[in-house]
Amino acid sequence: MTLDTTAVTGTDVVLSVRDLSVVYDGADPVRAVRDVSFDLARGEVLGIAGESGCGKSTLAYAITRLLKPPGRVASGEVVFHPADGPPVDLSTLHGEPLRRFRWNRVAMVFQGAMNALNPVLSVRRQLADVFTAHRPELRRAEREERCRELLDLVGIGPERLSAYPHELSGGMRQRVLIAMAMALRPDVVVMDEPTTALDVVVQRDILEEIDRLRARFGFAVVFITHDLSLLLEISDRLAVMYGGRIVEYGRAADLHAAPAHPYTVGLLRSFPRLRGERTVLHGVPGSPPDLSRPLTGCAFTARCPYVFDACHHTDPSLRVAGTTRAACLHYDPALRPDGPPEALRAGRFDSGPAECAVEEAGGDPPVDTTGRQPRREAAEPPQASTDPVTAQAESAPERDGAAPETGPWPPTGGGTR
Ligand SMILES: Nc1ncnc2c1ncn2[C@@H]1O[C@H](COP(=O)(O)OP(=O)(O)OP(=O)(O)O)[C@@H](O)[C@H]1O
Repeated sequence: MTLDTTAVTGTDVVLSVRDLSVVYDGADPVRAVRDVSFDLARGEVLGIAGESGCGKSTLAYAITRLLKPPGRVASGEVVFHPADGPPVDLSTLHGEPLRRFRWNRVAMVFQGAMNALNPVLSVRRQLADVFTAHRPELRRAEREERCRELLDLVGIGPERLSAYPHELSGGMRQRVLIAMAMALRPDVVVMDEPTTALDVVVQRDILEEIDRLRARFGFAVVFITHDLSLLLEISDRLAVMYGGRIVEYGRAADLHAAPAHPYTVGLLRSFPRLRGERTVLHGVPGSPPDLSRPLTGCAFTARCPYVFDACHHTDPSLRVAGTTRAACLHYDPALRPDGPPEALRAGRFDSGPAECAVEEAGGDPPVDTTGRQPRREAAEPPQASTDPVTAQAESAPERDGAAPETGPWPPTGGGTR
């Protein structure tokens, strides 16, 4: 069990996740999420960062109850705290109550709008379906009015209501998905790589749109991406995942100014700075662990320049590490009475990595700095569903059970910033 150091104190919590573990069953079960705990405060943006295969999407599917076999929640709980009623343990919801919960309370925006939208239904029909499924009392004219309002919210003109997804740009499709997520005024919106496939200008517009909507409606956001620099900009707090666990957690500003975990240090120097001087970017040499193999000790051992004996046999829990919380034995006073090494404290990651790009603030996006690996496309086109929430989830990229891709890190492809 992890230390409960990710709890938000003195704040109004809307979602609490405790010791959540998810396994994909199979000949070699994959422990994709391991003992994850965090609180989401009402109205905040919690960023979840980490390279491909570290369990981000699995966590998103688990907290929205969209995980499908062979994935299953092996232990832990996710509790929703409505502003106006008793807490709801999500594992107790099934059937109609679960269907109602989704999108009324927690909505999802998945990556890859072309997969998530139904290609054979117009935008009008897909937006209206949300209301038909969840607000059946609305009359046809009221539904039409709500659909127009929704598109207007995300800056799309009403003439697009009759369009089909292939007639819209990638940015517009993603806006339609965001509009759908807003439809029932949820308390929480989980966004899994919502802007990854978009060019940098469209990405920025959409992030601004999300922020504007959040300020207006007050929902909390769990924003998942491999792109740490983007998260530093938009998040109130950040959780960095590695090997299925949260390895660092704290306020985004603290994590930026004084990262504690060696992986966060490595990750930070892999991304271009948003503003300021040109910087030389480095990768973190090595590959993430194979989560279908038993892990003894810290999952980052093989790539960590600060590894010491205990790391090979003790899997660290989150503990206070300066201004953040880090799952690193260097912050265990019993093992390291003098604290972490000076180089780690100074934010260095000295293991002779290769340079991979130089970036100038405000200049062109750099090449290959993101750690993103290509996502598997859904094998089948999405099917129409009576519940658009389920339809979107079902048409989200399939999880294929393949072992994580390995290779030098960051790998090539997908960088947008
Ligand atoms: N359906 C599945 N069956 C078996 N293993 C799976 C399945 N889906 C994902 N996994 C494994 O679970 C682990 C976590 O994957 P997940 O997709 O959650 O990571 P991620 O951080 O979101 O990566 P990405 O950014 O590439 O989506 C990986 O080892 C992956 O191979």
